[in-house]
Amino acid sequence: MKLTPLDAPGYEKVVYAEDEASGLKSIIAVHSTKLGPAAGGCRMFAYPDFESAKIDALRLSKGMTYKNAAASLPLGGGKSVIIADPKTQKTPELMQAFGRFVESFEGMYTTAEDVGISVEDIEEAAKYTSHAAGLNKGAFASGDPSPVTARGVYLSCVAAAKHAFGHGDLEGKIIALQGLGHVGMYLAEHLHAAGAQLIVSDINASSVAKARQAFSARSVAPNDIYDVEADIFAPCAMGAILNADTISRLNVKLVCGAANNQLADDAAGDALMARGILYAPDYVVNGGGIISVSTEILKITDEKWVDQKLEQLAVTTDKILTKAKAQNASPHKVADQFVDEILAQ
Ligand SMILES: NC(=O)C1=CN([C@@H]2O[C@H](COP(=O)(O)OP(=O)(O)OC[C@H]3O[C@@H](n4cnc5c(N)ncnc54)[C@H](O)[C@@H]3O)[C@@H](O)[C@H]2O)C=CC1
Ligand SMILES: O=C(O)CCC(=O)C(=O)O
Repeated sequence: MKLTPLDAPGYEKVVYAEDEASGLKSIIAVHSTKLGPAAGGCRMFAYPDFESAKIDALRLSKGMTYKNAAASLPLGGGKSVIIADPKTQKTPELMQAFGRFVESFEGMYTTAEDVGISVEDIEEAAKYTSHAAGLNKGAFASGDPSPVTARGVYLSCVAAAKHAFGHGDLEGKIIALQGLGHVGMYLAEHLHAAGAQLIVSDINASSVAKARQAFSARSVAPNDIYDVEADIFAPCAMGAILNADTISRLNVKLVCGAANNQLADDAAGDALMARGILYAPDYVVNGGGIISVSTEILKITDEKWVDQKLEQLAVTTDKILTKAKAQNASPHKVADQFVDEILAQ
């Protein structure tokens, strides 16, 4: 395997790996180990080129520093990407090679699931590294983090709804949900159980059919989800979907979802505020996944720990939105400030 260090100012270690035998092309980005060894999932995606994969790895890695700090976890921020189509290019050999790549970081980075990567894939990688979490087997195995992520997003959505609507009751609220994958489908279940009406979109027709049947959801074409009239928009697919174009089309009062890096840039957070749309910062509300895998990394035995941490996410969401209102500031900036203060200590 050929390992090439990449130049990335502000990051502790970024390496590109290429393994001819398995076809692995992967980047591991460790943004910060200030609060502890870095942890964050692995994304497999058919990136159009190397540069877009590198940008994604860097953005996701920094996001994990902020997410882990916001959730008060003794973990730093890291993330990895594999440049490949998960539907056609994933093999056990490729995941094993990825495991060897993770092991080369000697514990500085622990991997887990993200888009395009399942528990089974991580178990394949774990044959070659002891720094993989979100496994189904083992003394502290935490399994698929997605249901926990969804629960945290749901609790935070209730907290954020109090700010947007004056109460946290989601009964009758219309929620536009983008992405019915591992997290989105579980979130749909929570929202439906709370009495919300769902409008869903996904590029995968069978997921849409499932949500229509299970949750009496209405569905729209992927690009139309930004135009529907709803109370809440819940992005649960890919990042950078909140930009000048999509924000101008949104017809909601609150954005709260699981997707990482929802804001295309800083200006997007301000644009949401200017339109009177409350933004529940992504890395605060979607901390449930890392909380779940942390039980494995940190060897947590207290059964109440995850529930308490998830409740704390909702409290943090509430605190940030309260402060943002008091300061007339964008919630994403208040959240960044909150984490920057933790990192500075
Ligand atoms: N799995 C987890 O525990 C966590 C996931 N996240 C983030 O949440 C998001 C979703 O993650 P997962 O559910 O694990 O991924 P996933 O890959 O299982 O689901 C993503 C879904 O989005 C759909 N999708 C892709 N492009 C779309 C588009 N343009 N319009 C509508 N749907 C589209 C896909 O078909 C798929 O159903 C990602 O941004 C991920 O980074 C964040 C924290 C933890
Ligand atoms: O959910 C996971 O598998 C670990 C955390 C992570 O990668 C994330 O929150 O994006």
